[in-house]
Amino acid sequence: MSMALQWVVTSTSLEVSSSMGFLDSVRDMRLLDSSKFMSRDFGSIRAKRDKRRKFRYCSLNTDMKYASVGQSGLENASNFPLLSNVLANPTAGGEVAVSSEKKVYDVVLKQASLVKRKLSSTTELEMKPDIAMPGNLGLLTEAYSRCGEVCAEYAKTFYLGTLLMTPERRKAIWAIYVWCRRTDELVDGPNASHITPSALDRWEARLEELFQGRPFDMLDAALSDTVSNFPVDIQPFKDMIEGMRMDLRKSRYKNFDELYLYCYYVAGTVGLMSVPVMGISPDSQATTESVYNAALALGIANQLTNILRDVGEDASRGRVYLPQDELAQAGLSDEDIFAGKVTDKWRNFMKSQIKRARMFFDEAEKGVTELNEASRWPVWASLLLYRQILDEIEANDYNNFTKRAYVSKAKKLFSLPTAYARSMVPPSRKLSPVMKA
Ligand SMILES: CC(C)=CCC/C(C)=C/CC/C(C)=C/CC/C(C)=C/[C@@H]1[C@@H](COP(=O)(O)OP(=O)(O)O)[C@]1(C)CC/C=C(\C)CC/C=C(\C)CCC=C(C)C
Repeated sequence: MSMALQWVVTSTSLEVSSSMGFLDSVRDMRLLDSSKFMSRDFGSIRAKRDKRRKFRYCSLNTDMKYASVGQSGLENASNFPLLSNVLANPTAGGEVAVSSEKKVYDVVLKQASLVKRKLSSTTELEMKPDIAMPGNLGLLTEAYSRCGEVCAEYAKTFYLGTLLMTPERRKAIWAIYVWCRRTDELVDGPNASHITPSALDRWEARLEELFQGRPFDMLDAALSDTVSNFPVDIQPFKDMIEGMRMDLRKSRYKNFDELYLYCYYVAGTVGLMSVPVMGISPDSQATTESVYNAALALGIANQLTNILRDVGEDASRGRVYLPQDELAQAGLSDEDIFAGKVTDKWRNFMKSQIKRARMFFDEAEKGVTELNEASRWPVWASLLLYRQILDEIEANDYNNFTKRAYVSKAKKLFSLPTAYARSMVPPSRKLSPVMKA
């Protein structure tokens, strides 16, 4: 059983004697031997925090009538454009249901105000964590290089892109990647059937420990160091675990609002974790909110694409990650999905789902240019590659039941220079409605 899994399934304390790697599926287990890096190897970390995050809200409904893409509602919280969700989700008692987008937006606002408070506090001691003390440096270097190896193993193109980043940023992104991969592996990996909600609670407790400077193993130690060096907040990490809990208890999504929340939890969070490390260009005139909004949108776009690509595969596990109300409106039901027949009704339904995913990609594209120059290429590359999966679903005549849409090696290769060319475009100095002086 994998290290992370064994820990969350059986552990009641941090004392685990195992020296196994964390992912069974990784070919070279030595790569993931975390035993040398148990928490006892480190003193506590006094994390320095210098958060400056603000977010901008954007709503993307398939019903374009209510779409508010490109609005900058976050500058004024009272302008929050809830109309579509109020219409979509009136509660039985006539009260207004709080939409998922509003919930996500609230997380974002809370973080933004936290950042502001931190920035205005000049008395805070900025201590380098003990984890980076001379005795630990070798282990830390090894921890990061293992994270890099895992990343190279699982996400080659992305890994190559990170090589363009500064060494500090690159290592930090690797550490975040590995934590996300391990978290996902808990519910999606070969041992997923052993995972219970309380196992996820233990994984979350372990997350809290590492944010306090008490990493459990060497891979956690890399992330522990990262969060002490970059203004990365714990909330998106906790929210990703929440997404995994949701996956355990839920296999249907009533409407897009529910699906949006799921997508935020499992993928939008990745955008929020990554931007503080990737950095915003010093030349950018965009609001921090708008950049975070784009990052959120990229995560959602990726997850929606992933869902549309994997309809057949998910159905074979009894899962339908599609809004039930929209299926019904299209004259479809779960039975049609399990039957796996491509009909005109299905094609039309898929067209609207693909359109929505593309809107999220469009929203994301607005923000990539605002990132630090060295971070743009990997983001463009991953965006272009993932976006093309939607084209492939179309090319398969919407048969995502028995055909897996994939981007050919040739197309992937062709996208890389395109991504590079786009990453050379500097942030616009001209003010647009989504930017402020
Ligand atoms: C440059 C870049 C892509 C950075 C992100 C690095 C990072 C920390 C990635 C973690 C990915 C991960 C392991 C997430 C766990 C949950 C999960 C599996 C989500 C799905 C990803 C695809 O997974 P998978 O490898 O299983 O896919 P395949 O089946 O092999 O196709 C998701 C669909 C979503 C992942 C979400 C992102 C990559 C969001 C990226 C957003 C940013 C980096 C923000 C960019 C900033 C702006 C301003 C646009």
